[in-house]
Amino acid sequence: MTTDTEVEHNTTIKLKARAKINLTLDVLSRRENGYHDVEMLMQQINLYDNVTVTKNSTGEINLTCSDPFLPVDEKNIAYQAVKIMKELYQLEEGFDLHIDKQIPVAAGLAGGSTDAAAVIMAINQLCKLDLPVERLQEIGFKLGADVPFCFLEGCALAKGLGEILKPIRGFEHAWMVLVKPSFGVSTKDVYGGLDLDAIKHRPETSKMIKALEEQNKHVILSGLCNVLETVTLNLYPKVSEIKEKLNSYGAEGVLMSGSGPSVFGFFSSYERAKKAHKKLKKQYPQSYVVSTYNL
Ligand SMILES: C[C@](O)(CO)[C@H](O)COP(=O)(O)OP(=O)(O)OC[C@H]1O[C@@H](n2ccc(N)nc2=O)[C@H](O)[C@@H]1O
Ligand SMILES: Nc1ncnc2c1ncn2[C@@H]1O[C@H](COP(=O)(O)OP(=O)(O)OP(=O)(O)O)[C@@H](O)[C@H]1O
Repeated sequence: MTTDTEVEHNTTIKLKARAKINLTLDVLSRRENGYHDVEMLMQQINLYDNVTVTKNSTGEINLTCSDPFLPVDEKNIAYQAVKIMKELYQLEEGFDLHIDKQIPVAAGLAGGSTDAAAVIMAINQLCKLDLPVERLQEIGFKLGADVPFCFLEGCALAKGLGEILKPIRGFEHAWMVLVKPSFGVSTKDVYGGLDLDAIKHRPETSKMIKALEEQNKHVILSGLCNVLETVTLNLYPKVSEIKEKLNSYGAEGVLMSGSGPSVFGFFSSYERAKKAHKKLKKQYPQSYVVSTYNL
């Protein structure tokens, strides 16, 4: 995210808060508190919210958002990010935030998480706190499991609850059509609906990391795997329908992202993705042609 920072008069910072997809997602065990140990490959994509953070002297937190359906109070994770920074570092200044929302909501794309990471990063810079990225990730983790990844750029292996991160080589210059159906899903319900003993097909994470290292497209595309798919596909048959459509329009690898319901399909070229997008967009207005993002 750092390379996209735009600073104005030391009081305003504009950031591109990128979405992610999961190239693999494995769930290893359930903890007593209901959370799950995961092993997943997370990949940033060129779909982002524009987040603007301006320091004010009133001490207040003011949030505006282009999406009228999103809360602009404490229910918004970006608002929570400011609050936590103010409390932790006894900040007297306030912050005006604006989120130009481009990432679909409740989509499995870490839309809220990436906004929160952007805000924490902006405050670190505006208030000259000089905190290392590891500390920012630790703070972000208090807000959600996907937040620590959002401070990175590109691709990473995520373990633990998603907070133990190792940057790896990503899937480079890959074009996809990303489709978000009209409904959203609850991440909690999807994890809650997973029967760990019934998982039949798991990702081969090490094999995938090697394939990414070598940019072996064939192995990458055939290695896409998300164990949460079974739960979401069962709850929402529409997601399977989208997967089938993407396949029939020529996608070379299709997978649901995170807990869903967004689905992405990789295409061999921008032109081919565009062609499939033209057809899909008629039925699913929240469809996008995007590429993977790597440094
Ligand atoms: C599905 C993924 O998006 C994959 O990247 C993440 O694992 C979820 O990340 P997230 O939405 O940031 O998750 P949080 O906001 O921390 O948690 C939402 C809910 O997901 C479940 N959850 C989340 C992360 C995790 N490792 N195990 C879980 O069981 C919990 O029930 C929790 O109540
Ligand atoms: N800044 C925000 N952007 C999007 N959603 C937000 C935001 N703040 C709060 N929310 C709420 O959080 C819920 C989850 O939205 P979000 O878009 O973050 O889900 P997601 O993409 O599935 O996230 P993840 O992939 O991390 O599970 C929504 O119901 C929404 O109302």
